[in-house]
Amino acid sequence: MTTPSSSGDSLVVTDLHVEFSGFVAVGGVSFDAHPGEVRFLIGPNGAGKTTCIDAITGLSAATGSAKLGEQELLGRPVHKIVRLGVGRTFQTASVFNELSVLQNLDIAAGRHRRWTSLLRTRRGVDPSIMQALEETGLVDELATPAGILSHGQKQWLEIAMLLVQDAQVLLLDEPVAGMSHDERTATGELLQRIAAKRIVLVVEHDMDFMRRYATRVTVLHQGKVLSQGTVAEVQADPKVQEVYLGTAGAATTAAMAAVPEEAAAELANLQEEDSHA
Ligand SMILES: Nc1ncnc2c1ncn2[C@@H]1O[C@H](COP(=O)(O)OP(=O)(O)OP(=O)(O)O)[C@@H](O)[C@H]1O
Repeated sequence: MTTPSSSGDSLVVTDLHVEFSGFVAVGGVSFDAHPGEVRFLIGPNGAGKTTCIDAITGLSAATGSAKLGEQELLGRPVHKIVRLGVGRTFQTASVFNELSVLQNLDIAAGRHRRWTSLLRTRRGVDPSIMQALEETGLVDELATPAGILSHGQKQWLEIAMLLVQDAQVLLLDEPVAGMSHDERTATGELLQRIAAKRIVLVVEHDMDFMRRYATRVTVLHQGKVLSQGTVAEVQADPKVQEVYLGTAGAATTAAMAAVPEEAAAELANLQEEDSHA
């Protein structure tokens, strides 16, 4: 039988290895994530970030180990990993557009319900759903068809769906891609709130967002861990400056750490203009 994890468990990934027809997409990756932290997995395109999440959630066959508390996740079917309390979102929100926010959440919560509670919830909103709606700021959208939610709200609905499933580990693949500045801020604050009692692991390309909300970061490159630590440690790592942040080099990296995104972009432009002069 699969018992859900308890809320204090950590996720410990050790020597994770994924191959696609001989191509090593993830070649011995190790990292851990604890309740209370917003852990980031970053790296250039093709670094293996999504494949790590696919392996942890049972979508890609992998060797090594991914343990939630005492429970080994690798080798289990997807639905059993979900039952252990591991939930994920995808780069494209996978909600039922024609159904309301509440109906989407009802479906997400369905696996917990007996038929008697299903009858009860038709008359009122289940408390766990109300809590998820409040936590994600979607209370006023209860009856809104998911298809007409803003891009940000759809991502929050997906997170709410994981909350009603009582996920203890939330693996979020590029949650702020395409969001407005305000939506990104709201999402960062949401992740900090939900991470208080859970493990939140975020795959992201948005460096400004990562700097603002990461407790710790793992940088992947070509399927391996290039660097890990706090944002400051990772940004100061010459390997990261050289490989991940590209040719603009250390000066730009230091500037990016200290100034807002727009100014950093401007600085990078100036450096490029300089190099063409
Ligand atoms: N199903 C698959 N079959 C073959 N190769 C794959 C498969 N999935 C991923 N890959 C390859 O594995 C490598 C890692 O891909 P992955 O999607 O994990 O990278 P990523 O770091 O998430 O990149 P991005 O930031 O672009 O999403 C890439 O070279 C990709 O082409």
